[in-house]
Amino acid sequence: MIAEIVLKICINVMMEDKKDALFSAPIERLGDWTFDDKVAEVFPDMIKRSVPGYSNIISMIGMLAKRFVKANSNIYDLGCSLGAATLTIRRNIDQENCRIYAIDNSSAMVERCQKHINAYKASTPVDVICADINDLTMQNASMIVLNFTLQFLTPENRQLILNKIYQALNPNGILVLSEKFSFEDSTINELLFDMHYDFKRANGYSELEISQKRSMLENVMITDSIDTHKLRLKHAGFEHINTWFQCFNFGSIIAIKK
Ligand SMILES: C[S@@+](CC[C@H](N)C(=O)[O-])C[C@H]1O[C@@H](n2cnc3c(N)ncnc32)[C@H](O)[C@@H]1O
Ligand SMILES: O=C(O)C(=O)C[C@]1(C(=O)O)C=C[C@@H](O)C=C1
Repeated sequence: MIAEIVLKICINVMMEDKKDALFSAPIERLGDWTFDDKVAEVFPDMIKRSVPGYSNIISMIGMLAKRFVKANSNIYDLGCSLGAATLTIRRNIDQENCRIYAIDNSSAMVERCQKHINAYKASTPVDVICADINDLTMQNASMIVLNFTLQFLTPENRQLILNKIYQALNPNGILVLSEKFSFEDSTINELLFDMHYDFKRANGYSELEISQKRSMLENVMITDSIDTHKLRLKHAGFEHINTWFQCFNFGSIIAIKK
């Protein structure tokens, strides 16, 4: 119990939230969004203030790990950023002979992620790898996490990686797929996107910050509907698929292999 509290304090200190003010002043030429050093530096604050339910999803990935991770298997955290999902998985599992692979193609993220992982001792080894998840070979997996990562892949690569994930999972293995969603019903779409902007305003972001970030993300983050995600997962082979969390236009789907 005491060890757990100390661990939580350490994690908060390590993941100390430097305030995101990256887009608070006008930027003359807004380029496309990248996960560069500046973004990596403020990422814990940015993602918590930008994604409704992010902290809940991270905690609950830990709960899912406790239930689904099996001894002698691999866990993959695809697009791991600073390793929040990896850390919660590692804290929640005690099965023998498991290995977590935390993969991201941003060197700024991977360098920081490795430091966070090194900061705590735990029995499950973690390999932090700087790589494109499209090029990855995965195998013998009991759990795979795509926590707000698939939306940054090209639409063509989305089906390909889900196919690979299904093949890499063992029977009763789980994929956790969290995404920003779009909605076919335009009234609902507008409402939930507006509610998300209200959420950002309530978390201290200005109209300028919201609009500059939105235009930077426009070409690189393409959202799909929940139905499109479910269809892709079905196409990949998943037998059990359901949304388990949603807040406005953000949410998470679980897909389980029979
Ligand atoms: C929104 S962040 C993910 C947040 C993280 N999963 C978490 O739970 O805190 C998206 C991440 O995906 C990474 N990414 C995007 N495309 C990628 C690719 N093709 N291969 C590897 N990583 C990728 C980005 O560098 C970024 O760190
Ligand atoms: O749509 C937004 O405003 C977002 O900030 C979304 C989002 C995401 O879902 O990944 C985009 C980039 C940042 O990594 C954090 C959050």
